[in-house]
Order: sequence, then structure tokens, then C-alpha cells
Amino acid sequence: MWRRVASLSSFLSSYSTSFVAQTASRLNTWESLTTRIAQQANGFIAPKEKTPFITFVLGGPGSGKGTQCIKIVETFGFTHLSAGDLLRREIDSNSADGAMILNKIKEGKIVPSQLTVKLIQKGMESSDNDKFLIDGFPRTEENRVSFEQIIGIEPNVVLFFDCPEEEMVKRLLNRNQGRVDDNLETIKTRLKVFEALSLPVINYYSQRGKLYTIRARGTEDEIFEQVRPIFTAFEACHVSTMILSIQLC
Ligand SMILES: Nc1ncnc2c1ncn2[C@@H]1O[C@H](COP(=O)(O)OP(=O)(O)OP(=O)(O)O)[C@@H](O)[C@H]1O
Ligand SMILES: Nc1ccn([C@H]2C[C@H](O)[C@@H](COP(=O)(O)O)O2)c(=O)n1
Ligand SMILES: [Mg+2]
Repeated sequence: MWRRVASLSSFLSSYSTSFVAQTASRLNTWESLTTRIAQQANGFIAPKEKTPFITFVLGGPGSGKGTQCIKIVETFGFTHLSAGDLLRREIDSNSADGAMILNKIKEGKIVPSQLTVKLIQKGMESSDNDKFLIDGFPRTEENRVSFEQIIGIEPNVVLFFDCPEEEMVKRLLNRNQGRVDDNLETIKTRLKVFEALSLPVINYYSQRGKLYTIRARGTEDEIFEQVRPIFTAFEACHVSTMILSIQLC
């Protein structure tokens, strides 16, 4: 790619005298000509837009998704978009949907997909990064299909934090972050929703060979040592693809 850019710039500079000047006067200004050439060259050479690298982070309530996302961000430079955090921010901002979202979260139920996907979309669009961890999403088949329809991109990686139920309940009851859904009654519903609606999504990605299952017991660091090699391998693969494409250009 960079070689084509280099040869184009020498092509442009060799044309920087009489021919271009005459053409420019025909087009009124030199600026409009150079701007147009730059725009056309850009469209010709550069890919239209880089497709982001998307990781969905799944697991039952309290399985440690958010905790591990922080470590992945620190180590691999992803942008973390937690669906639950985006929804809680929507409640705090007193938006029109705030009351409905609060009720769903209090009951441990799932917010309509379109709304959640739009919040994720906003988060992605307002970031300069091209690597995203989408945490706690998709929670249902409807979530998954809605993301495909609205965003139009498939995830590259799906992480599943597989944690025994009694461990998840213990962690949630000790979380102490003032969450309205960290009480035994709501936790029971969240676990049922996870089993009935989220496990089918996990199976879907397993069948497509995208699922990486992490045994989510042990210390946070021990669990991260299962996560690390997955992203290290993807990074190495990305670097070798870049080297190969430079050699092919
Ligand atoms: N390996 C671990 N061992 C013990 N406690 C942990 C571990 N990982 C996370 N925790 C604690 O468990 C609680 C839940 O973790 P976390 O918030 O990361 O879970 P989550 O999967 O994001 O849950 P939710 O779906 O409810 O958002 C937190 O208080 C966290 O500090
Ligand atoms: N895709 C999602 C993600 C979250 N919610 C709602 C319902 C969850 O119980 C709640 C908290 O999410 P968490 O922070 O535990 O990931 O937010 C949803 O409706 N859809
Ligand atoms: Mg979380």
C-alpha cells in the first residue's frame, strides 16, 4: 500500500507545472483541482473505512466480565463498552427511556434491543479506537440479530466467562456498588434470564467457531492468564497480516 502512495505522490509532483496549471485555470482554481485529485486518490488508495475489531464479552451475572474487561483494556488497548453501564448512564441522564430502563433492570429483565444497540453504536462512533470490548451484549438472540441489522458487523471474538452459579451469587451479594439489581430476588431472575436467553447466544457463537470459554474461578489474575493468550494470538496474527500486505504491495 505505502508503495502505491509513494508512486502517486511522485506522479503528482511531476505534473506540478504546465499541464496542471492549464487544467487548473480551466477548473477556475488550482485548489479545486488538487483537492479533487487528493479526494479521488484517497478513494482509490485507502480502504473506505477500517472495519473495527469487535469482542463480545459474555457470562452470567457476576461472572467477572467487567473486572476482566478492565485488564484487557490496560493490556491490549481496547475501548470498553458495557451495555449495562450505558443503560445505567441513560437512567442517570433522565432520558425519555430512563424510567422504563430502570424498571427492566430492577426486575432483572432485558431492555428492548434497538435501544441498547443504539447506545452501543453511539459509543463506537464517538471513539477513535478500532478495537471494542462489548460487555454484557448480546444477552438474547434478539440482541444479536439487532446488532447485525443496525451495526452490520459480526464479532471477531466472543469470550464466555463460565462461572458456577453459587460463586456468581456470592460475588454479586458482596459487590457493594449500590446496584438496584444486586439483591437475591433480582439475582434469581437474572440467572434464569441468562440460562433461558443468553446460553442460546453462546451456543450460536460456539457453533461458528468464535467462542473462547474461560473457566472463571480463581483469582482475577489467574483468570486473566487464560484471557491474555487469546488477544496475544490475535495481535500476532494482525502484525503478520500487515507485513504480508506490505510485501504484496
Ligand atoms: N476472580 C474473582 N474472584 C473474586 N471476586 C471477583 C472475581 N472477579 C470479579 N470479582 C468480584 O465479583 C463482583 C462481580 O464482578 P464483575 O462486576 O466484574 O462481574 P460482571 O460479570 O460484570 O457482573 P454483571 O453482569 O452483574 O455486570 C465484583 O465485586 C468483583 O470485584
Ligand atoms: N444487553 C443488555 C445488557 C444489560 N441489560 C440490562 C439488564 C441487566 O440485568 C442490566 C445490567 O447489566 P450488567 O451490568 O449486569 O451487564 O442491564 C440489558 O437489558 N441488555
Ligand atoms: Mg458488569
